[in-house]
Amino acid sequence: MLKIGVPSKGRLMEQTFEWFGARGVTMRQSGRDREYAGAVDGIDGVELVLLSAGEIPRELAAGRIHLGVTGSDLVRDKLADWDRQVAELAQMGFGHADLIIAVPAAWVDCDTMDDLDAVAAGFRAAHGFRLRIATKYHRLVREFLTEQGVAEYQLVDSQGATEGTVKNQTAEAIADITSTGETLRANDLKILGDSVIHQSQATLFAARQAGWDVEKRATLTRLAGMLGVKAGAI
Ligand SMILES: Nc1ncnc2c1ncn2[C@@H]1O[C@H](COP(=O)(O)OP(=O)(O)OP(=O)(O)O)[C@@H](O)[C@H]1O
Ligand SMILES: O=P(O)(O)OC[C@H]1O[C@H](OP(=O)(O)OP(=O)(O)O)[C@H](O)[C@@H]1O
Repeated sequence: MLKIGVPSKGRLMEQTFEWFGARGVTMRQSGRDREYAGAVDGIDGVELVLLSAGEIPRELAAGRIHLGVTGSDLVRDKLADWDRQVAELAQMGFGHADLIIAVPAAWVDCDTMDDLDAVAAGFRAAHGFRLRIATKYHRLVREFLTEQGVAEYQLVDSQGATEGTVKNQTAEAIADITSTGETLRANDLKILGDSVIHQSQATLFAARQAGWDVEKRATLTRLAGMLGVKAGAI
């Protein structure tokens, strides 16, 4: 069976089901609402695996699923050299969110990455520790700050409610995803103008090292035909 991993809850799951359904591939939870087993109708040889969106990159890299739907941000952050491990088959047009850096709105002279660099450079001398940036996107944020030449900072791990860390005084700045901007505004934070690290959306990925035997390749070709995507990269 060709295994496809999709998010197990929320809007990402619903919109994924809709996207496949519109292309003749019907996905559904096979048991009760809370049961993480699924079924696929409309094509033979495909098995649905419902997983946490955050775990799908690792399952793809390990070859335990052949295809997977998750945010492009999560694949880039969780996998080193992500494009050697997975191939992007389709950008699905939902789940849009930008990974950005935000600082307190009260920092009136800090609006750009250069400004942040200047604040960070003086911060340690004034406070005795490096400026703290809270995030769960460690790889992407580190890479971006290195590219931008910002060195005087430390990352603080935050796996949720990241915007609250500034008010709670566990960080001075945050790097997180935003879509409407409401959470940032509610927490008196502003986006640095040139700090868009990644523009994410839900994406269909294929695992490069997942035991693609003749049978699974044939299933992939049929599925790709229904979905209107190119699977030649696999
Ligand atoms: N407010 C949002 N608007 C649009 N997309 C979002 C939003 N929040 C998160 N996403 C996207 O949804 C995906 C899943 O995010 P996240 O890992 O936070 O989900 P979750 O539901 O907490 O999943 P998990 O089961 O792993 O806890 C990410 O790719 C992210 O970019
Ligand atoms: O710009 P907005 O529309 O306000 O959306 C942004 C929020 O959505 C995400 O949180 P999520 O609800 O996934 O919870 P989390 O705190 O667990 O990440 C993200 O981490 C932001 O907090």
